[in-house]
Amino acid sequence: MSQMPKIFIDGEYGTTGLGIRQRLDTLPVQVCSIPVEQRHDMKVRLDMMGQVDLVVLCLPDDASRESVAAIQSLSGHQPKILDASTAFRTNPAWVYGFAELDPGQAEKIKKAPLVANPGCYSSGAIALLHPLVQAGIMDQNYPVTINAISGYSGGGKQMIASYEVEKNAPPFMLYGLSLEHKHLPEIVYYAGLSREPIFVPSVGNFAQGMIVSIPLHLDTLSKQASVNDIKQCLKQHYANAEMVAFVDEEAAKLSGDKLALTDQMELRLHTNARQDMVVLTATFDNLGKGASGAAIQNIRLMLGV
Ligand SMILES: NC(=O)C1=CN([C@@H]2O[C@H](COP(=O)(O)OP(=O)(O)OC[C@H]3O[C@@H](n4cnc5c(N)ncnc54)[C@H](OP(=O)(O)O)[C@@H]3O)[C@@H](O)[C@H]2O)C=CC1
Ligand SMILES: CC(=O)N[C@@H](CCC(=O)OP(=O)(O)O)C(=O)O
Repeated sequence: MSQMPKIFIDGEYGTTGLGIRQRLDTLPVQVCSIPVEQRHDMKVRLDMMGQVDLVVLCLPDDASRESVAAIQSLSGHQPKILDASTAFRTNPAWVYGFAELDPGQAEKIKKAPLVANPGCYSSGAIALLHPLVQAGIMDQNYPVTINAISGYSGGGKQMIASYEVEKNAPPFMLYGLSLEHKHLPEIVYYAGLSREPIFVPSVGNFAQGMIVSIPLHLDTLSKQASVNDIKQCLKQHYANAEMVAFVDEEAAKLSGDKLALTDQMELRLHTNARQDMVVLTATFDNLGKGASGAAIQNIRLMLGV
């Protein structure tokens, strides 16, 4: 009989679920599946959830909450849960699944029964902001602005269909213009900010990839930090990270799909000749380090594989 840990992906047939399913092929785990036509049947799903070591939820927020409540009502064995939705990311009972946040974060993920996988934009924003706030280079109440572009797979099956099947989506679109995007609470919380950033996401006519960028005037930062101080801070924070790297070369151009189909995230600093302003960028795949790639990193930690 197999001793491999068992996983069930609730939402296996969606965009994030499929990405996780494909990546699991290379890991020593047993994936337990249900037929696609039963994907909405809670009785069938719950029966499977009671038999596995880890349930990965790749569902809309409300469906995730429903699955978590159902799992927690199981009287016997309780599987660990990794949730890909926004539902639990700032809930104190859940550990935030961004292993590079701090030196102890991976260990917390290893031990946690409940882990929330970060949002795609949030991963890039937190990767850039958290080390600067922690080092005191950026005040907690700094008026941060975040601009970002995502490939259309970030909008799941529905948005993919509007670009690839219906072909009625715009080539480029700003959205979230009510300035209340669902990722803001986790960005504020895990970046360590006390003031909500202005966040303007956008989507373009390419399937996968993402750039999150943050402009800063250096004379508005605390401690009169220099370009080199910011570089050193980010370089040191990610010196031993497996999936996040500070790349110490300035790029005059950066393509949205640069790291598509990878699970890596690259952080860069771009400055002018006077070195009095910078734009920080995080480049990655919204479905890689922004979703399924990060989920695999968390699954490996949670199951010790
Ligand atoms: N796409 C991305 O880049 C990222 C997505 N996420 C998050 O991951 C989660 C999944 O997103 P994504 O994969 O993009 O979405 P998709 O729409 O591509 O897939 C969602 C899947 O969940 C199923 N589903 C929906 N409602 C229920 C329900 N009530 N019960 C059971 N199954 C249900 C859908 O079934 P059906 O086929 O019937 O619609 C579909 O298979 C979301 O919370 C999303 O915000 C996180 C990071 C990045
Ligand atoms: C292009 C696009 O629509 N992107 C999605 C974010 C995808 C994502 O990260 O969703 P989670 O918060 O569930 O992780 C959006 O802005 O709502």
